[in-house]
Amino acid sequence: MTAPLKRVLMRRPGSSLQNANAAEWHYGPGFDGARAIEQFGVFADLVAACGTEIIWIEDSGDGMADAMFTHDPSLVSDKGAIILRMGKPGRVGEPALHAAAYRAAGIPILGEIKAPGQVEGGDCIWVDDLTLAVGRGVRTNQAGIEQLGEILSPLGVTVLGYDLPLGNGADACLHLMSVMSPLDEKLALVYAPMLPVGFWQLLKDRGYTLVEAPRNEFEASNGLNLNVLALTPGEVIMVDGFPKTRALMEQAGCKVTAFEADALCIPCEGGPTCLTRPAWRE
Ligand SMILES: NC(=[NH2+])NCCC[C@H](N)C(=O)O
Repeated sequence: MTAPLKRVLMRRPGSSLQNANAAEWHYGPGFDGARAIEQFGVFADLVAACGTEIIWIEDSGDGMADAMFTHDPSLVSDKGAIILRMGKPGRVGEPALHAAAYRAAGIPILGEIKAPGQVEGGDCIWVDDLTLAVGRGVRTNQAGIEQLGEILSPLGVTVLGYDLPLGNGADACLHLMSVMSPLDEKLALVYAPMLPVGFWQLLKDRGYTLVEAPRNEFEASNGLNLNVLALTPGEVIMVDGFPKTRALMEQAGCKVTAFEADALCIPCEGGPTCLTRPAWRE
């Protein structure tokens, strides 16, 4: 999850976000569609500046405001994409956008999560090439985790499920990736108090070093201080305004770039990792 990012699926927000009803989408008080779109532009430039090819999904005014969070509706394995099935009711139309984008880009589709299964990409973390940790919570259920295991076992991948806490309730977004971001090969930023214990033990067993994000910045950022995207091992993008979290990553050897996202990420509950669906890292 930290190897150089070569190809990524993204959706530039447009009228669907601009016209979103904040209460319906569970967006917080700082939500401002026009400013969010501007901030997204800065973020997309940072990704492109790294030499990453962006496969764009257009916002055609389909009303899918959350579709800019392309991390969630699909997952990509060495043998092709897996089309997921959303746990948030407003997002059920998004996996079809991804399936169409993969077909158009010539990326094979390996499998699909079907009802009653639910899996969101934000709940899936590759701990190594052959181990996928999946958070079981409001967005991802046991049936979905089992289907993912069946799709990935022919590739020699083991899928392990871990229970997530309820956090701020069923309407809020809490994924496994909300409490852990990979920064480098065996280095991760975590919010320790909310990590599933079994997952924490797995990371320790696999030799990970954990950088612990401070509680006050986690709370002040609605958890977005923790949502950090690695463009290449140890080179990461974060949301601006969380100096203690930044300093801890720098002390751990990371090169950190921050962008302003007070209108985009904090109210909409998704950060740099959520805004990208890596399709190829190498
Ligand atoms: N992978 C992520 N953390 N995605 C964040 C998605 C945020 C989006 N508003 C939702 O609630 O679904």
